[in-house]
Amino acid sequence: MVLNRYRENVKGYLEAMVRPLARAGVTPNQITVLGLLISLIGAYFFYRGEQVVAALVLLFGSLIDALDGTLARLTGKTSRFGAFLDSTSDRISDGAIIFGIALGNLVDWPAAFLTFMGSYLVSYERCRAELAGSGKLAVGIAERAERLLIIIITALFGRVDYGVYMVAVLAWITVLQRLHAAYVRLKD
Ligand SMILES: CC(C)CCC[C@@H](C)CCC[C@@H](C)CCC[C@@H](C)CCOC[C@@H](COP(=O)(O)O[C@@H]1[C@H](O)[C@H](OP(=O)(O)O)[C@@H](O)[C@H](O)[C@H]1O)OCC[C@H](C)CCC[C@H](C)CCC[C@H](C)CCCC(C)C
Ligand SMILES: Nc1ccn([C@@H]2O[C@H](COP(=O)(O)O)[C@@H](O)[C@H]2O)c(=O)n1
Ligand SMILES: [Mg+2]
Ligand SMILES: [Mg+2]
Repeated sequence: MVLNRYRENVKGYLEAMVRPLARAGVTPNQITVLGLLISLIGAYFFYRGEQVVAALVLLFGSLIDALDGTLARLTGKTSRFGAFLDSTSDRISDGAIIFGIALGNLVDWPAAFLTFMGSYLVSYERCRAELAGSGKLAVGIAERAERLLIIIITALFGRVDYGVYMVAVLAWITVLQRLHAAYVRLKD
């Protein structure tokens, strides 16, 4: 919710970045897949215990992640499958990052599991509520952009463990916020 508000502020820069891609005939789905691959590389560096490299790779990956939708809208190539592919790639990326962190022994498994479950629930609630007719349920203090940035910033300082604990707490608060928002919008 917090970062989402700044979407409009960065829109112009994102559009400037995708124009050359559009001219080169790159498709939004190709960008989505590229973003996912970069996330997987970031997760691999967490597994290797190289937190700063992982953070830089994920920073670059999150930029790519913000470009696919921009490219789709700019070229009139938005598609329902593209939206599905984007969200599915986001979930694979979220899971791989926390798995990499846990496999690299940077955080204990119970904390990793709680963070994983909280993050997935946040996204699931939005998907399920929107399917039930709530309208866009992009609410809560720890949407994906916030969760990702917390992981990236703490990893840059070599303390991704703090980031995981923070995301665990904030994601579960967001679960409750979305539960409440869905109740208000869907109760009758
Ligand atoms: C290292 C270098 C080579 C490169 C460096 C480049 C940097 C300058 C990078 C800047 C990146 C910046 C432009 C983008 C950052 C966004 C990133 C943190 C998160 C990626 O989000 C992608 C995007 C898509 O969101 P979408 O709504 O489509 O996705 C939905 C989401 O997955 C939902 O999950 P959930 O419900 O929330 O759990 C699903 O439910 C939906 O299905 C799914 O569709 O979002 C893009 C828009 C951003 C929100 C815009 C944020 C703008 C901020 C102002 C950017 C702030 C960047 C910082 C200043 C970077 C500095 C970091 C440094 C470490 C201090
Ligand atoms: N391969 C893709 C990716 C995205 N879209 C469209 O963009 C929307 C998401 O935009 P973001 O800026 O939030 O990434 C998504 O809902 C689709 O409409 C697409 O068509 N193809
Ligand atoms: Mg996207
Ligand atoms: Mg994405």
